[in-house]
Amino acid sequence: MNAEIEESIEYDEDDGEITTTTSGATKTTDKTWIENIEKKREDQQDLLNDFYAKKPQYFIDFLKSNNIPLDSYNIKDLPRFIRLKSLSDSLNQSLLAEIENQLKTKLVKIHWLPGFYKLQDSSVSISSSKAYKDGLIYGMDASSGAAILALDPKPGDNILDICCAPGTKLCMISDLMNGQGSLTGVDISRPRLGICKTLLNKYKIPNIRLFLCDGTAFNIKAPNPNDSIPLEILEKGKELKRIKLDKKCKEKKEQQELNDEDNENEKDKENNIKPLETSTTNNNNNNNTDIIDLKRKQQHYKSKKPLKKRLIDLEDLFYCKTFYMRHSNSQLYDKVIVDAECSLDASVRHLINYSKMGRHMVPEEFKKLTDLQKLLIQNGFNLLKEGGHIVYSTCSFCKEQNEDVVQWLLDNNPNAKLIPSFNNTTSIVEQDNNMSLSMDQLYNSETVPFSTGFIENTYRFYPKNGTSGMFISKIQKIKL
Ligand SMILES: C[S@@+](CC[C@H](N)C(=O)[O-])C[C@H]1O[C@@H](n2cnc3c(N)ncnc32)[C@H](O)[C@@H]1O
Repeated sequence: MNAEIEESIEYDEDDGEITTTTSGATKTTDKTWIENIEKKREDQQDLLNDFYAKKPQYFIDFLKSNNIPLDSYNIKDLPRFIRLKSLSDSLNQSLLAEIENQLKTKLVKIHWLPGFYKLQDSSVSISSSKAYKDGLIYGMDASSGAAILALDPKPGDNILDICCAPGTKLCMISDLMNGQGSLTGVDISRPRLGICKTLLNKYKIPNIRLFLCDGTAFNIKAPNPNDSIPLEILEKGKELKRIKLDKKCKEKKEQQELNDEDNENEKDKENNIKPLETSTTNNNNNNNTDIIDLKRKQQHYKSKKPLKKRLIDLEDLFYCKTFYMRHSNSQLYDKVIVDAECSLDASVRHLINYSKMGRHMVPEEFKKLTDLQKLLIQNGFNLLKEGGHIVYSTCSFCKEQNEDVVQWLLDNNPNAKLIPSFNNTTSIVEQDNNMSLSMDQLYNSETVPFSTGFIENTYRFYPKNGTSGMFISKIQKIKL
């Protein structure tokens, strides 16, 4: 696979998914890849059928070696969902009917996830509808929505999203914060962050900062309530340059001021006025001198040009590995989400693409992902306030990338406590010895349709539960 293809990136506006090739992809030609990403949505269903009909041995091996129930991916069609930007409960029925009309399909309300609807006909286009163009709806999988349900954003929170691009989760978080509080997004990929910025502009997401930065080393504190937040992609290197520039400007300005001062002193000498320093250091209580001092001070301040208001406090952007140590609890984030880079094996769409590319389910190279995931979750936890919580999620069903990463965090941080992500404590999917609930029953239920993970309080959304695949966990930072 050549470098150009490794860089290639495809954003599916309809369901908010970005597909990229990664170094893990093997033995495929440029043509195969391009054909893959250009596949029409209807074709995906055929690919799905084909995939199940063939049941590749590596897929079965993957399920077995990861203790994943063999029926986990059993679905008849690839469900697609939209989220309405304004909350569904207050949504007027005629607008809903209008959106159905534009999408040319019925919308099935997801009762356990406010604002979400499943497209009855999953082959229709979302992005050609007026509602989409007007920014009233966006494509987002219900399992991604479940991760935000676990995060539980509230107005006024300072929230950090490490691994934020392309940013559909940011959109939902922001909606739930109702424009109050702040959002900070971090991602290491420039093209993905570019898409993220476009998306955030389109949906007019307020109070958000985006950082192009390695999430394992990000250490910038939460913004103050008075900070003005530009929707710019801030880059560690560039900001450092800006800081240096800023320092240079400051030095130049100070030098200029010193020169001005010298010139003024010269003028003062000419006018027989004592320089400021002399008058303040001597103990002469002469009233005249005081008045002259006052005049000098007034002149001095008048001559100062007002400083151009900076968009953001550059001091805040200074990069240093131990920066977070210097943050007080109030400067840390109320809630953090780490939607980590992973092998994507939980997503049927990705599996289909992998399969067509001749790529194995979890190549050896993906093992190094777990190291990255541990660093990401640890850094997210470091930046979390005491009493706050972090949501760790992936689109993988590999235990090493999920429960093992969470357990590693718990083992290394005595102040980390795994807590329930959702109100329902038992899985309706697994109740009654896997009683076969229909998809309609799952969507209609108020109960979140998870399967239990391999350790208590971890959650798996298998495709058979009616969503795309996802692992979700929620960890609180407790006071020791
Ligand atoms: C699963 S995607 C995130 C999806 C995103 N949360 C959303 O809802 O749109 C994982 C992201 O992690 C980013 N990533 C990978 N390594 C990273 C790192 N070291 N630091 C920050 N982001 C990283 C990738 O560029 C990718 O955008």
